[in-house]
Amino acid sequence: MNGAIHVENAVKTFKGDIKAVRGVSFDIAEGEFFAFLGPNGAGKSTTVQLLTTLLKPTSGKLEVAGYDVSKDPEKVRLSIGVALQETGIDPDLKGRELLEFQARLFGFTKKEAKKRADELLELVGLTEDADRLSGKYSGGMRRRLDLAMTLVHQPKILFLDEPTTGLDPANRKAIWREIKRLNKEEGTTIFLTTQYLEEADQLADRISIINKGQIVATGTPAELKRTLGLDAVVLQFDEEEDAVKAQQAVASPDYQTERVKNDITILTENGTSILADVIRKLDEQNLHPAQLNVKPPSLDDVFIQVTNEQKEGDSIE
Ligand SMILES: Nc1ncnc2c1ncn2[C@@H]1O[C@H](COP(=O)(O)OP(=O)(O)OP(=O)(O)O)[C@@H](O)[C@H]1O
Repeated sequence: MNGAIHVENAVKTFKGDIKAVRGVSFDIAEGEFFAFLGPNGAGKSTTVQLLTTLLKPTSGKLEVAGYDVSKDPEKVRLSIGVALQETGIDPDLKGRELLEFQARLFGFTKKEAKKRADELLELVGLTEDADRLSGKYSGGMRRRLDLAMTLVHQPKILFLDEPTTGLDPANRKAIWREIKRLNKEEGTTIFLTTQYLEEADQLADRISIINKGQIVATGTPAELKRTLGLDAVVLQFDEEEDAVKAQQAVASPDYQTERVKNDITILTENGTSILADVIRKLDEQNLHPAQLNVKPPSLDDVFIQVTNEQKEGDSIE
């Protein structure tokens, strides 16, 4: 058993010819932290469900931990931990009971199950609340319990489908710390889907962006920002009239300028390299911005660019 994932031309078509996943291919190495980003309805959850054997692919080859999801679904299930968007926690059981029950399902003896439950409660910071009914837990506590449940059998690969949606910043950071630790210290391969770009930026070794069932960009967060994002040079004027004149003064075929009221934004590959020229042009017209900033691209810019502009079938690798 290994902790890698191999996907080749995966297709999932639902009844009514709904093409949720349209020929997706990617490889995830053992121990890698991989994030899958995409707007609503892009095909993230469907891909997770294919990889976790909850759905059957229409076509394509999907291997998880060295096992084919169609031929060896049982072996795949034993190799993975899955935390889906909806937690399936029974509200009438206590946190500790749920973990012990889960451990028994995986073949632990009563004594082993108790020990494992204690370890996991400690790990996710729920020791003090272990004997409360899980139905009375807060959203953040339920997510932590759900994460602990997925870890009972020490899976090599962890699938986390939007694990922090709806959590407050403190709880979100607590989950981040835990999954980061699992990845770094235990070498667990992580497949994370998220709508929070900051989450992917902070945690992932590599990101794929999916849009309309197809992967439109793949790379490390830094690579994506470097190759797809543009610097923004922002000039702010006290008077709108000056901003109008400034936009004409700095106009160039080399870059794009936009004006919103008193602010001009210049989008360019390398903001600092055009600064001297921009200031000289403004000086010649006796125009002086109140503020001038160069902003490097963010993952948000990349995301918006590839999900809005990427034509179907194009792929940036
Ligand atoms: N069981 C199903 N039957 C029919 N269509 C489905 C089914 N599940 C998903 N779809 C459709 O497949 C497409 C992809 O959905 P999916 O849930 O994979 O997107 P997602 O990227 O996870 O979105 P979100 O961020 O909103 O969770 C959508 O058009 C969705 O309506």
